[in-house]
Amino acid sequence: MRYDVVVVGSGAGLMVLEEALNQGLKCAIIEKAKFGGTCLTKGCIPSKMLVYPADFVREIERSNRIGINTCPPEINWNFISQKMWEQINFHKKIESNLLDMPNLDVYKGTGAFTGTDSMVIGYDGNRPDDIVYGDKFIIAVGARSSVPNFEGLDQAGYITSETFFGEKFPAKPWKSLAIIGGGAISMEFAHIFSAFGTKVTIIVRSSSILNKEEEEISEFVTKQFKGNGVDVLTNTSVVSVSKDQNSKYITVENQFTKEKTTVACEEIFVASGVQSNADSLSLENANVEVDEKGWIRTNSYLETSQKNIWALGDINGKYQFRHKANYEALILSGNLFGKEKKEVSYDVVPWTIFTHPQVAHVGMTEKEVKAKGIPYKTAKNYYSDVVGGIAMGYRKRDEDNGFIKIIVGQDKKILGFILLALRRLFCCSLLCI
Ligand SMILES: Cc1cc2nc3c(=O)[nH]c(=O)nc-3n(C[C@H](O)[C@H](O)[C@H](O)COP(=O)(O)OP(=O)(O)OC[C@H]3O[C@@H](n4cnc5c(N)ncnc54)[C@H](O)[C@@H]3O)c2cc1C
Ligand SMILES: NC(=O)c1ccc[n+]([C@@H]2O[C@H](COP(=O)([O-])OP(=O)(O)OC[C@H]3O[C@@H](n4cnc5c(N)ncnc54)[C@H](O)[C@@H]3O)[C@@H](O)[C@H]2O)c1
Repeated sequence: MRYDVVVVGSGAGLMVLEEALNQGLKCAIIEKAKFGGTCLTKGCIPSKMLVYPADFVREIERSNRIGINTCPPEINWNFISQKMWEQINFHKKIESNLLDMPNLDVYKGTGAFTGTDSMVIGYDGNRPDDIVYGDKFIIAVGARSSVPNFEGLDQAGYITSETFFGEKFPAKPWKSLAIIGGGAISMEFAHIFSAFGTKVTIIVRSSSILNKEEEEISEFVTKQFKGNGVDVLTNTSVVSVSKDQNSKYITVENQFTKEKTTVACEEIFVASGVQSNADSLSLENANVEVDEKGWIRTNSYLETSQKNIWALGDINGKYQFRHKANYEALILSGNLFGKEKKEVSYDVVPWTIFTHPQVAHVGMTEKEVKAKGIPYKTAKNYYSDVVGGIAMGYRKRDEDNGFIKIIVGQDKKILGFILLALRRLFCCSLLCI
């Protein structure tokens, strides 16, 4: 079958598909897993269904500061997880809607190029392969967890975000959890499970957690974690992993002292970064270039090295957030089906890490501004300086007195903006700076 447009991957790729269908074009969508992609089925959305109750636990715990005495909250894990699965199950509705669309063929298998305009779709041997031909291919196949090859890890067993939102979803919060990695996933799951009563240990190779943020942000979040009983082991490498009938054990080594210790836990969560899904695509058959890490090279028009193939979202390795993927999908839809061609710009990609407290960021950090030799000034306002914060019981001396920080250049241009706040304070901080 020949199509005008073939979209591979049903996350942000669906946005380009929708626009192609609006143009009356004959389209195909190829998806090997649940429709809706990572964000809906094993990423942003289900994790936030757990983050919100965790935030609530932390807010309840500090309610005495505003004159409300409460009992320790009780977690109804079945209720919380049921609500989460309801959201994940929205993928079924997406799939059935796609199946009903005129001008669209839906392929539930893994796509791999056989030429610059052809793709084979494999179904894991469950049925014969299909071949599709396309004038335009849109690649939006995303990324998956990258699991380091630690001695004994496979035998001991572990979870990743994919298996957590899948076959290894726990029947109740674990008693103890070791998380390997100190990035976004680690921070969010450490917050979720520590709030739900799990003893959490974070193991990270680098000198700090959240190492893409300002040092003071990492220090602040580390202090909050420690205050909530989370162990944060920085500069720490995993040596080996083992298991007996009671526990899993991670032997770790401090990179400076070379001291080895063992972390015992009920479960291990590997959150040490992601790798490209491009390896499933046989890109060599389509002359599509990847970089040294396997991400598809795209230019500012999201064009690949092959003129009829475009790529967007996590697969191009740039700012791996859903809103960035959506932004690229909008630009690409305009370029392919609209009147004028636009370039993408990554100058001001914002992000938020939904840990406790939440960390929001746009632009450069102070360290980056300094390194570039740009003259700048900073301005900072604490929760305890704004009425919203005072109403929430923050005082100057409080360890969790978060802040908003702006880095401004000589021409009064904002170079960087960082917000460290409870959800509720995001808006009032913005109003009061
Ligand atoms: C736990 C977690 C929490 C997150 N939270 C946030 C958040 O709060 N905010 C945020 O902005 N981002 C968040 N992200 C990141 C966000 O999920 C991704 O940036 C986003 O989903 C990328 O979208 P995409 O369309 O590029 O890829 P995806 O959504 O990953 O879609 C790619 C699709 O392609 C399919 N596929 C892969 N290979 C093939 C093939 N060969 N053939 C057919 N189909 C294929 C996959 O099955 C997948 O469905 C989170 C990620 C995780 C893991
Ligand atoms: N709120 C959000 O926007 C959000 C939330 C979750 C995930 N995400 C996205 O999901 C993707 C994956 O998140 P992630 O947290 O896995 O990746 P990440 O790249 O953010 O963090 C990886 C962490 O693992 C550490 N690490 C790497 N190898 C290690 C090792 N061998 N031992 C110990 N530590 C090691 C790194 O130092 C880093 O701290 C990211 O691209 C992120 O943008 C976004």
